[in-house]
Amino acid sequence: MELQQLVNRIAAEVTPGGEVAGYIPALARTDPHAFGLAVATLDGEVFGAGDHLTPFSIQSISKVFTLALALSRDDGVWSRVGREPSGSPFNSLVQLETEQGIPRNPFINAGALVVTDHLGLGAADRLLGFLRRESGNPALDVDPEVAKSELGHSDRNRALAHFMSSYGNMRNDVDVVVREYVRQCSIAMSCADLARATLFLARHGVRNDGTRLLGVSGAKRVNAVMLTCGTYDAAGQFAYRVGLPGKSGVGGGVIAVVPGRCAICVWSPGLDARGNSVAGVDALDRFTTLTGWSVF
Ligand SMILES: NC(=O)CC[C@H](N)C(=O)O
Repeated sequence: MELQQLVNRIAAEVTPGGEVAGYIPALARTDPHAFGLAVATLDGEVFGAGDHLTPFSIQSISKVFTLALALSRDDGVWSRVGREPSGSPFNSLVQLETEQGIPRNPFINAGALVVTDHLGLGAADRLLGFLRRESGNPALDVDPEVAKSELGHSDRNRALAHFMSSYGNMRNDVDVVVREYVRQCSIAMSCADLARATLFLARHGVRNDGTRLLGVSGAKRVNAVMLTCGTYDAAGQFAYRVGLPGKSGVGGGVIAVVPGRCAICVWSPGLDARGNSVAGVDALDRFTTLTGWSVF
């Protein structure tokens, strides 16, 4: 089946469901019935269906790109954050106390705050520059309404950052790190933008302009951590159903990587209890079942 027919079929078959994230007020106003799907192939061609050109809040999908940017400089971040699944909610504090302020992995909030701190001042601008180049969309930006709303409801993230600071695992001022982190999460992108921006992970580290962001091992590692930790305490279920490295965000987006073939982004704002898009995971399950494209 042609990819265009395939994405059309999946978009026609899935039913958006679940609850829109309510803890960030600006996100709570998103249409729960929206659905978009885009597949970008290695040559940069994009096959899209539904609301694949509608920008949405990337939220925790940003964590993949900040990790890749940190690893493109050096491996030092791994002394400050682990790479084991947490089995806990994405914003949980509990493991930090028994694990000396070292978060389990870079894709839960605590871990992503450490990665942002590691990137240092200007982390969000660096991320924006990278995403504009890779997506080919120079107009990409932070959604100021989401950023303001999220910053006004960031007690939990501040608590995580202060707690890690008490263990010596924050270099910059906590308020500055939380502000940078919130800006990263508040970037608005469409499925088409995100699928193109994720292609470097399908191309074993090579950016859309042919230069390398990561070595082959670096790209393998980011993909591996996505598979084991990208959907928080549902990572096992996601691997079981989809069989691909994937990363979700509470804006309802999910990206997935088929190494050597394509990058996929699906968006539907209705979430399950673990904060993953219900129709998004369903669409990816159908995609790998219909194509047979998985890492297994
Ligand atoms: N899972 C997510 O997408 C969470 C990101 C959100 N910005 C938060 O910090 O809570």
